[in-house]
Amino acid sequence: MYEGLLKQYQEYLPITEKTPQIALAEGNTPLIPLKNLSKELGINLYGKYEGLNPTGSFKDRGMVMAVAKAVEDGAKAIICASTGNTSAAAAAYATRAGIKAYVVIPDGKIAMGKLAQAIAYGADIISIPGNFDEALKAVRDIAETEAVALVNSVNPYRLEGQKTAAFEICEQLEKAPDVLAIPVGNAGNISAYWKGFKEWHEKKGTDLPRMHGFEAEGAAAIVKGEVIEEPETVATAIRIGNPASWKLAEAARDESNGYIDSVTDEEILNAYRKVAAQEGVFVEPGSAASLAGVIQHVENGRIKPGETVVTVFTGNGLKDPDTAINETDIKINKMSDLEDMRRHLREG
Ligand SMILES: Cc1ncc(COP(=O)(O)O)c(/C=C/C(=O)C(=O)O)c1O
Repeated sequence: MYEGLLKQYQEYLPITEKTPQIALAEGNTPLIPLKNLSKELGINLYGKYEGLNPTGSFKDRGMVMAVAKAVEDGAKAIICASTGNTSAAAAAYATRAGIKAYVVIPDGKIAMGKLAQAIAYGADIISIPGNFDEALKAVRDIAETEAVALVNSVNPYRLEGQKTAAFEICEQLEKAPDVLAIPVGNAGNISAYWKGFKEWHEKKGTDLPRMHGFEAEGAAAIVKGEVIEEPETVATAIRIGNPASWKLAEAARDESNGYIDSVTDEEILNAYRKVAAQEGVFVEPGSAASLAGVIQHVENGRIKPGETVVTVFTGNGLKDPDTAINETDIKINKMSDLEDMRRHLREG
């Protein structure tokens, strides 16, 4: 039976005989061939559906490693700032490990599905009037002086856990893709994937993909080369104006001859609707930034016809039901009554 990442990739992770084997069967997520979008875009496109992790986002990969190492080091509590998914994963794995989770979130800018999880898993939660970047500063200050382990992606164990997604993609494709497309918020995930692809290249001889990262236009610090003081985007997961792994992300872009570009909210919502309506895959808006970027890069030639592209869907669409209901043009009760539905069916 598949147990989880600490077991599955033990030899590639910083695991000692003292590391507790915590697990929620995280990882092992599907790589879904996107046949309709592949035809439309003229590429060989797959979606790495990280929304099927136990708490519904890729964060579980890094959190299982970071929490296990925190417990190994004697921590009785962990702390994080979050736009939502980090807090859900931190709370779940803290519970799994029998320790406390403390979470700081930006007031009013968190999708309800994520907040519901952190509450249900039993985290102690504080929301601050500022944005994610201010929340991250606050928890870093606290972790400096208090007996609590910081588990944001500045914690290297997070990137160790998250690199396993690159291993899985190479195993599933039986090669590395030409392009890996990924949303960029705090920039830990693009950095972790690149680390994973390089390790698999050294250990298994696979090629190295180009890394194509995508920020939301209203939060595009790396693209603009400056901190965005007031980041704004419908994709609240990546509403981050001062990425903690900025330099690592630029290294991933440059070493892989890739790109870090931005996508507008309109491009994000278009991709969000397309992948659900055309492929039956429901992702949260922040996750659709990667597909929005693939569409943009096919149009401007940065992705070539026929290339094999993996686009990372970092979170499940169920996390943020409000956007689905308010932003898609599929209105409920489009038909007036059951007779009307019967008529539609007859008319085909
Ligand atoms: C669905 C989803 N997609 C992409 C990202 C960006 O990843 P990074 O570039 O590694 O930050 C996030 C990040 C969320 C948080 O940072 C948090 O939860 O605090 C996310 O939840």
